[in-house]
Amino acid sequence: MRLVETAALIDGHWIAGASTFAVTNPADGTLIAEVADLGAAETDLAIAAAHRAFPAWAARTAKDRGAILRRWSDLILAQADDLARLMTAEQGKPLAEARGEVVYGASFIDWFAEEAKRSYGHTIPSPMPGKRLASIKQPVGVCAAIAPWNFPIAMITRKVGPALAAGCTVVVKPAAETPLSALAMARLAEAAGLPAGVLNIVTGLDASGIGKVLCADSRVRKLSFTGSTPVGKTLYGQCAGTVKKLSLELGGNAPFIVFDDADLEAAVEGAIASKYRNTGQTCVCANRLIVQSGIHDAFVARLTARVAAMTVGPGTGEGVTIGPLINDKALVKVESLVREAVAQGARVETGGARHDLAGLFYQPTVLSGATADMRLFQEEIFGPVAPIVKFETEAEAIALANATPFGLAAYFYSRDVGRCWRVAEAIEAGMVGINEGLISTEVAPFGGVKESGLGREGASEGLEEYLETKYLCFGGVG
Ligand SMILES: NC(=O)C1=CN([C@@H]2O[C@H](COP(=O)(O)OP(=O)(O)OC[C@H]3O[C@@H](n4cnc5c(N)ncnc54)[C@H](OP(=O)(O)O)[C@@H]3O)[C@@H](O)[C@H]2O)C=CC1
Ligand SMILES: O=C(O)CCCC(=O)O
Repeated sequence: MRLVETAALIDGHWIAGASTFAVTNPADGTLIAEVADLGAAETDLAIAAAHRAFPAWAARTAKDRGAILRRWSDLILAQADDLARLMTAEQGKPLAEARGEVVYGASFIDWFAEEAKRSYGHTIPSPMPGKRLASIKQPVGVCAAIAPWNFPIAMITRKVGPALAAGCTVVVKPAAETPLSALAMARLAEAAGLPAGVLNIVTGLDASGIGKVLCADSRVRKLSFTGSTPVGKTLYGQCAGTVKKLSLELGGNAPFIVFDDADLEAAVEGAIASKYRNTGQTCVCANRLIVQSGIHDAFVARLTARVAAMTVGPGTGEGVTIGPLINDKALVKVESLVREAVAQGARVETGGARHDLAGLFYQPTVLSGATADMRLFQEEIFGPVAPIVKFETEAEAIALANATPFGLAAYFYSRDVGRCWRVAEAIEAGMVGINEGLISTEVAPFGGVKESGLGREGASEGLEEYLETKYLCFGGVG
């Protein structure tokens, strides 16, 4: 099946558009494809299509919708190698990680196809004679999904899987850097038998214009966004006019605490997994390594040795674990954060500069002697850089961890069970990895507190986001 699709999908029609934009390979800057550059007018058409398709899709049984979704998931898995190659070409991540994401992405479709069958309401004992009370669950309606480039498949299926399973129809706006994975997924959805208009993909460079239409249109009843905190705040404001339901999965600033009583090898392993996955470009990446003084030097030495041995290169390269950053802006940001930190006294243990390879490659880096006033301690780095700060007491570690407006993921390593409970409860984050650096799975609720966002994705909570609860009061029952 042809997977490289460059037209957008609206109401079952593939729309080439009057103009196109270039999608390039971040590993070498080469042109991969020219993709349809659509805008506000086509977004309006996509909303209209989703609105027309909604009643019939919502009326189907969850089992029926689930059967189509499972066919979609099967097709994705059958094409996993080709999808992974396409993803690596446009996003840059190592091929093994891209393949892992395809499987992870499919898992949301599969899981919600099952879970929607359990959209239970309640019967409620009535406090008044003659009445019977109940609640039922119904799909919220047309949903909009705005997705980022760092997980070009999974961040779409984590929204579209539960939405479609619940009976909603969707308009997706993928990131401009990675539309090809989204369009390939739409091809497979079509092949799985998803009716026209149920899933629409609007590609385009005018993110702000497309976003404004999605937010202002009262037919769109929910918006789900994953991306930067400033854009999330803008969308939050723009949705006020139509009082939409909102899911916002925004930036993080994850602390990764290593206590003296941690298993050193496990902590280093967890830090590598959490920090350097996707070349440090995930919102749940460890952003600040906070290490107790007794284990500090051994941890720094062990982590540095492991990071210095990482292989940097194009994601298709043999043994590559660190690919390019997504674009020049990202590279410049990482460079300036490290430069500033070093000027303020941080020590480069390994890396600390662009890689010799031409293009968007940054050396995997470990910095010791970081302090809480450094910018890279306060902002999401989104690159392969691990700043380490030393601490003395548990209270100090918790205070450092919570000294941020963000609260997405947090991690800590300790073998004291009492401390594990205390710290897990005290940390202000939506997700906590305890002696574990990889926490994401379709069966668990993913999301943040504070300025990291609203709502949860994955798990039964993730389905609930696409359902309304309707209360039914039966009078005159006798
Ligand atoms: N939480 C997370 O997982 C992510 C966090 N980030 C953080 O954000 C930083 C910047 O990344 P960036 O790619 O610029 O993130 P953005 O928030 O700009 O992009 C995410 C998505 O939002 C779209 N978008 C951008 N502006 C608007 C708007 N005004 N209205 C509607 N949609 C909009 C983008 O479209 P388009 O691509 O066309 O601009 C893309 O689809 C990263 O360095 C990282 O710190 C980034 C990505 C994911
Ligand atoms: O960066 C993100 O937005 C999501 C991280 C991917 C995951 O772990 O699910």
